[in-house]
Amino acid sequence: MQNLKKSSKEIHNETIRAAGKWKDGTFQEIFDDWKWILHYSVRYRWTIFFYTFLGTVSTSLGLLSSIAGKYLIDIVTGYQMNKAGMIFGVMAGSFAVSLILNGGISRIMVKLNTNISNDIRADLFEQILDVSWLELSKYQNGDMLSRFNQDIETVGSNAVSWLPAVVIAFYHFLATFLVLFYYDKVMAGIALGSAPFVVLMSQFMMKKQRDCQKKVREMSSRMMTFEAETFYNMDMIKSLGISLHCSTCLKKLQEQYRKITLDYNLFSIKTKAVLSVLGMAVQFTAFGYCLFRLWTHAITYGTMTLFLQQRNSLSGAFQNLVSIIPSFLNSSVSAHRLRELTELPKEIHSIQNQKDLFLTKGGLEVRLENVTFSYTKGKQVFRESDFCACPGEIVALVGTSGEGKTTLLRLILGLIEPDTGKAILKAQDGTEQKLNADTRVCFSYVPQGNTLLAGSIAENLSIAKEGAAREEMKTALEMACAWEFVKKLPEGLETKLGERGKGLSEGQSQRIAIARALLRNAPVILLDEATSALDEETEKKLLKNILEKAPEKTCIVTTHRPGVLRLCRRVYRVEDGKIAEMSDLGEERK
Ligand SMILES: Nc1ncnc2c1ncn2[C@@H]1O[C@H](COP(=O)(O)OP(=O)(O)OP(=O)(O)O)[C@@H](O)[C@H]1O
Repeated sequence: MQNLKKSSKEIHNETIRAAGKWKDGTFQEIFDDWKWILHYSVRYRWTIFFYTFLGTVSTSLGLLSSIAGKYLIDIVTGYQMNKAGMIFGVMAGSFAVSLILNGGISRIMVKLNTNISNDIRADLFEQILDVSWLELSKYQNGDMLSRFNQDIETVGSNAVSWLPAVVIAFYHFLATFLVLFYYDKVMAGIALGSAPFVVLMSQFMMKKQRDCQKKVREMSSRMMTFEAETFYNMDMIKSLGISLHCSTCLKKLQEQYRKITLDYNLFSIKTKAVLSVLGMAVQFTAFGYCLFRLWTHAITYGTMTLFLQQRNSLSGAFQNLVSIIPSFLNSSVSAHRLRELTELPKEIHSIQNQKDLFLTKGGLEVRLENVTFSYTKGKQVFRESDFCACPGEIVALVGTSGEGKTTLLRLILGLIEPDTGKAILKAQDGTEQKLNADTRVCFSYVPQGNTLLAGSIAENLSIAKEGAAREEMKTALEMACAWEFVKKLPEGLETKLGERGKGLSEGQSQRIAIARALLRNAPVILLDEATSALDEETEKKLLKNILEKAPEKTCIVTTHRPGVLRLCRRVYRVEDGKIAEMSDLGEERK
């Protein structure tokens, strides 16, 4: 009675523990992750089905070959001599067919892997481009790259292989078991001996493995972020003489990565050792049983060979089934990291066709009314502020560093949304449109920093206008005061640039970037410190060009240069959370 009570209590505790696993969300997470993976696999269901079919045929041929082997041994040891030719034919035939099948299986696998990885990559790329700017800015580039490469590869390969692997391993397991069962039921029972232990072990391994794999992935992201940042900032690293410090940092990260990987490896070794001991025990029992049956003349040498071979095969099939679990969990961890990106909030789009706004005659007015904005709760960058820039005007934004000039441009571009207030584009016919992702077609924006890409000057320009004629490029370069130096380059527009305009000076790169924006020919131009590396004369000439050659454009510039302010119709100072129009510009324009 006492025992009975104890065991029912144990059962109760077990149930609570199992429920806890569901409650802590691990299984639900794995389920959702795999649901996401499978919606990609489903696209190739017929190919996967065919692949699985070929796999089962190949497994059957292996079995057939083993059975033929039994008969061959029986023939050699003096039994059934009359079947020698047929048995040899079966063995040679199954070998040849297996060879061809395995080639086909490998080819289908590579095609499926590549297709699914490409599908995921393309989908994710498109979705990321539409994610809200603020949400995306929370992720490091290295982390993104790690997810985009390693995680997609992991998911891509397992999305195809997992289901066929389970079906083939299960089929292999069942077919082998049935062959053994046909010849000797006791032998089949012995061969299956280790199964319950293996199932128990795999349950225990599941959570631990998932946790380990999560840590490995996070660490890999951190390393990639560090490496990407180092390569990106090579000039700064060299000039500060901190190469040694960077190498030490990398070694520290590598050490952490090594520790996590080795911990996981130790755990795997321990679990594998337990499984091997179990396998060995079953192996010896099966061997003893076979010898006993042979000694009592209950079986032939051929049947004994078949038994031992099939026992190995059965345990192999079972191990295969169990070893699918780590890759299954690994994919779920990767899928989870990718799903996180797909679930990020998207940009806001408006239903109206923004192209109409782009084409309206007479230019566009940018207007912010009573706008309040904060990146983080309780830290307002702007409160109840107004701003206006009209066609034909150059409007300047001034203010000390960190007050919010770039943030104002982000609001105008619809990259971020005001918490309260109104941010609109207004056409000359009075049409108003709330600023959002779609109104961005109306802007030519030149951000801070070097934004040129690797490729020729012409390629850089044509990003803004596909198929732009050489003459259009020349006009844009002239307006940006860049044609003078571009025409002197030996290869002119075809001059190849490195990443971030490597090969040009900072000021030259800025002018190419401005020409690119002008080529887009949008109604509103936004220049964020885009002329900071130019001398004052060139800067003024450039702005005058815009005023003269594009009189309907609205131009908003952030600058610290008093000289430029003389060309501006209006100047706004961003200070203490307010955007205030300056009435007395005497001081600023000095
Ligand atoms: N992505 C962001 N998340 C949170 N806070 C931000 C973010 N970007 C900027 N900020 C904060 O918003 C404030 C305004 O930054 P902003 O870049 O607009 O200043 P700025 O006037 O353009 O400065 P600078 O003249 O140096 O370019 C700063 O206090 C900054 O720390």
